[in-house]
Amino acid sequence: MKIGLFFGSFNPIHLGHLIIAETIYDRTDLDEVWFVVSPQNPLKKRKSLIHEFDRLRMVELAIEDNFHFRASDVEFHMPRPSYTIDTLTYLSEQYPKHNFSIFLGSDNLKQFKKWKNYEQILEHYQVYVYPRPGEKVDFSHPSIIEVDAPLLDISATFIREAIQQERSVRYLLPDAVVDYIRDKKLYF
Ligand SMILES: Nc1ncnc2c1ncn2[C@@H]1O[C@H](COP(=O)(O)OP(=O)(O)OP(=O)(O)O)[C@@H](O)[C@H]1O
Ligand SMILES: O=C(O)c1ccc[n+]([C@@H]2O[C@H](COP(=O)([O-])O)[C@@H](O)[C@H]2O)c1
Repeated sequence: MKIGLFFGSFNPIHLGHLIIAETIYDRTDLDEVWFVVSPQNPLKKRKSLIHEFDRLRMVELAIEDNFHFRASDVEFHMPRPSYTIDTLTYLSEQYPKHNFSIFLGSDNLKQFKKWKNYEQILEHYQVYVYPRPGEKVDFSHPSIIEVDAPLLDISATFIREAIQQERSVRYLLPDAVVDYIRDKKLYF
């Protein structure tokens, strides 16, 4: 099986993430996309980072009608912060018959050389890069594939700020996620 791993804080998951995952899935021969919820990005320290169980639950709600998407809590059981190479190594050992690749937004590619053992990631895994407004890709490598797709000017930061200011976030997130955030009073 060919699995595309979409690592993220998903604080919260938004329609941008879903469009990226569906677009890459559609244009490749991947069998599944796994959304890997990272408890702690090594390069981001945020007060507004809500509990990983809530972020995972929102991912589950967002993808429940898509049979080729799965949510993964694998990093919940691993040391913090969440280093992608460690998770890739663990998953490759756990699932020796699967072939894993990863998805990145171009903002993350910009700082990719700061990632732990990034050369090892490029040596062993294909990296699909989705363009992001204002984040030009100037990193070329045989393992990096740039996806030619519409720019999506939507971010979790914008959504968190909108919620805090009591502005509508309808249509930026799946309805079930909007309801979950409202019911649990998240990001207020
Ligand atoms: N609109 C977007 N276009 C392209 N890539 C995106 C977009 N939104 C998120 N991504 C990518 O999805 C992955 C997970 O992103 P993340 O959960 O941090 O969302 P975010 O919107 O960037 O959050 P925040 O605003 O809190 O930094 C990262 O690789 C990120 O680059
Ligand atoms: O492995 C690293 O050194 C590393 C450095 C920065 C980010 N990452 C991972 O990249 C993913 C995207 O992070 P984020 O916060 O932009 O959603 C998330 O899974 C992080 O753990 C990983």
